[in-house]
Formats: sequence, C-alpha cells, structure tokens
Amino acid sequence: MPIDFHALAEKYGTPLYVYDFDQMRENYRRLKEAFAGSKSLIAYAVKANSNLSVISLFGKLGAGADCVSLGEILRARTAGIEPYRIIFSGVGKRDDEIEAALKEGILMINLESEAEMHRVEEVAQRLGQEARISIRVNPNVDPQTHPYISTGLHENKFGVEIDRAKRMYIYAKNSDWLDPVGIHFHIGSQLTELEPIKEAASIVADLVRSLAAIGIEIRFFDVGGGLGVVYRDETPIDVEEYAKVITESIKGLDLTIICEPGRYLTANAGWLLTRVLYEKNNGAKRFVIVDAAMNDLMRPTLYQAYHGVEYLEPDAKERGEATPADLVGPICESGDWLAKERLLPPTRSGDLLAIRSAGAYGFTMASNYNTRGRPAEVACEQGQCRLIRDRENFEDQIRLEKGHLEA
Ligand SMILES: Cc1ncc(COP(=O)(O)O)c(C=O)c1O
Ligand SMILES: N[C@@H](CCCC[NH3+])C(=O)O
Repeated sequence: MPIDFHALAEKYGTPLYVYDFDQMRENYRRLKEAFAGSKSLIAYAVKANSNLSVISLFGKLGAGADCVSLGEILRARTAGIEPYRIIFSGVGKRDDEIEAALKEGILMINLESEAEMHRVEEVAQRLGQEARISIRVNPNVDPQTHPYISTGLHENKFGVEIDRAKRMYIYAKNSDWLDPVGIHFHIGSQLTELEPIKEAASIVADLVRSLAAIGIEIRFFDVGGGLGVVYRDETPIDVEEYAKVITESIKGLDLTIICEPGRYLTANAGWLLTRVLYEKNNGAKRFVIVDAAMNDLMRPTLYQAYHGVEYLEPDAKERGEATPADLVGPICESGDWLAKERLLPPTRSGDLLAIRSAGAYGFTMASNYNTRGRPAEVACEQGQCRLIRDRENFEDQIRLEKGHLEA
C-alpha cells in the first residue's frame, strides 16, 4: 500500500522523516538470501539509521549490529540485539568504551591500529577477561567512490597494512588476553563497482590462508558494508554477484561471513517530507525555500550528494511550466541547500515535497544548528504508520545547559 505522505505531514508536521519498514525488511531478506549457501551474519551498520525501532526491526529478522561507539552498542542492546551479534568498529575507542564492550560480552572488537590492540589488551587484563578481536585490514584498493567515503586506501585513516596485520595477529595469538577470531575490511561506502570488493576480498582471504598456515585460525570474515544504492542513475551492485564474489574468495576456508550494510538496508526506504515556505527569484536564480535544511539532511552540502525530489501536489502540472530552481533551507549558510537546478513547478506556500533516499545518513547526521529541533520520525509497516521519534522541541534542546542566569 503506498504511503500517504499528505496525511503524515498533516498529522505530524514537517520536516518529517518517513520510513518504509516493509522495504527495509525486503532489503534485508534479499541480502541474507544471497548468502544462503554460507554461514553468514548481517550486522546492520547502526550509524546509517540509529532509531531503536529500525535496529529492532533488523534484530527481529536475525541481524546483528556493527557499532562504532558505546552509544551505538547501547542502542543495539536496547533494541534487543544479543551481545554475541554485536561488533565494535571505529578508529578511536576510549578505554571506558572498550571496557563496557568487554563487559557486555560482544562478538568482537575490531582493531584499527597496533596502539589500539595494546589498549584493548590492557583493559582485558585489568578486567581479567579475554577480548575477542578482529583486525581491520586496509588492502589499499581504490573503491571508486566519493573521496570522503573511501576508506580502503593507504591515504585513508582506517585499518592497518597487511604486513602489520600479520604481526598483530601473531602478537594477539601469543597474548593471554587477546583472542583473534576475526578479520575485517571495509573499503568505502556507496560502492557501485564489484571489482574493488573482489580484489580486497581476495587479498584479505590470502592473509587468512597465510595465518592458517602458522596456526592462527580465523573464524569470522567481515567484509564490511558499502553496498551502493540508486540516488540518481547509478547501477547498484547485484547482491547475488556480491555474495558470490565473497564466497568464492574464501573457497576452502571454514569461515562465517559477516557483512555490515547500512545504506543498502535503509537509504531507499526513507523520505524527508518538507513544505514550501516561499520562493524567490533574484533575476539570476530561482530559489524555493522549504522548511527542511542542511541540519536535517546534511548529505547534499557535505558530499554534493544528489537526492531525488518528488513534488507531491497533484495540481502542480496545471500551474504552468516547471523551471529550474534550487531547493534551499532557512539556515544562514550558503551551503544550506538540498537540491540544485531541479525542474520545479510554480510553487505555493505549504506545498509538500518528498526528498528521496533519505533513510540512511539522514536523521543520524542531523544537528540542532540554528537551534532547530530535529525532525520527528515515522515508520510505516503493512499499511499502518506510527511515530517512532517525537519532534525535538526547544526544551529538549536546552535541557543540558545550565548556569546562564547565574552571576
Ligand atoms: C566499518 C564500517 N562498516 C560498515 C559501514 C556501513 O557502510 P554502508 O552504509 O556504506 O553500508 C561503514 C560506513 O561506511 C563502516 O565504516
Ligand atoms: N555518511 C556518509 C557515509 C559514510 C559512511 C560511514 N562510514 C553518507 O552519507 O553517505
């Protein structure tokens, strides 16, 4: 059943994030089925969309969680994900986060440097509890994606080189406090080419083989996330081919494949609804000013990302010719734009628009800039829609501030 955006905007106001849970579920199933012939765990990358209801939706389907902070681990736990399905990644983990992760008993901590390995070892020793770890290998493969979201090259801050990883595995194997159970790579996000993944998987699988030859048996082959989606006219990677490339790279090895998709599961199952405030034309350019802004959806200004825009007024075509306009928000920054040079009809104040592909890295990257409350979030499932996060109000925003009326 199509989602009634007008009814939702009326009921909950705008800007409003709307998610199609049926679509998210379908995305999960398709990926899980692609790995049907292998042992696999889909660990949802919580950073893409951290709403507890979203995490819980995937958790109920059997997903684990890929987390990059204690906050995300606690979100995953709160949403009902069992510890043994949680992975803790990220280049900089604090001691208190490592300690909490160990106490939770998560599946493994992903190490991104030698310094971090020693830190985890120290914390594990202090707690008297062995730490299951994996090492994020940087295979130095160009993922052919936006430079801000490329992670698998030596110029990026992520992971460690193959030789160093091998030395770290030997160290970990000999440590009383580290149990090297996994290996990890993640070369970038919004990947649309299979070849770099194939190359990275084969480099990392070779490392697994060479570790096995010296008695270090890895059990989890974590291929990261990164599956791209269609924002405009991209050709996304076929998930069956993706799964095939990965399973072939580890042929002969007894490994559980872990995959950490974020965007693939949620991006195209989300919209940001916004209403037109006014429009203006300075002679050189036409601007349509809406009530959503860069603080609500940061991707356009941060990555020059393209998001499709649906004009939802049925009479729009009868109003006259559509002409190019920039869709901008009310924030005092020239970078506050959501779409550029789009053909839009003559607008009226209150017209409703849906910004597409906003289910991933939309709400999670939103801020309170200009003291704007973050949008409410709504989930639709089998014809029913429900609020899964209230709109932030002024009191929510100032709750932690103090001392302003003193002295
Ligand atoms: C380690 C790791 N895993 C998973 C993801 C999820 O990426 P994506 O949303 O592109 O699937 C990311 C983000 O790029 C990441 O850094
Ligand atoms: N936040 C980014 C992707 C970064 C992925 C996180 N490792 C985006 O909106 O596309």
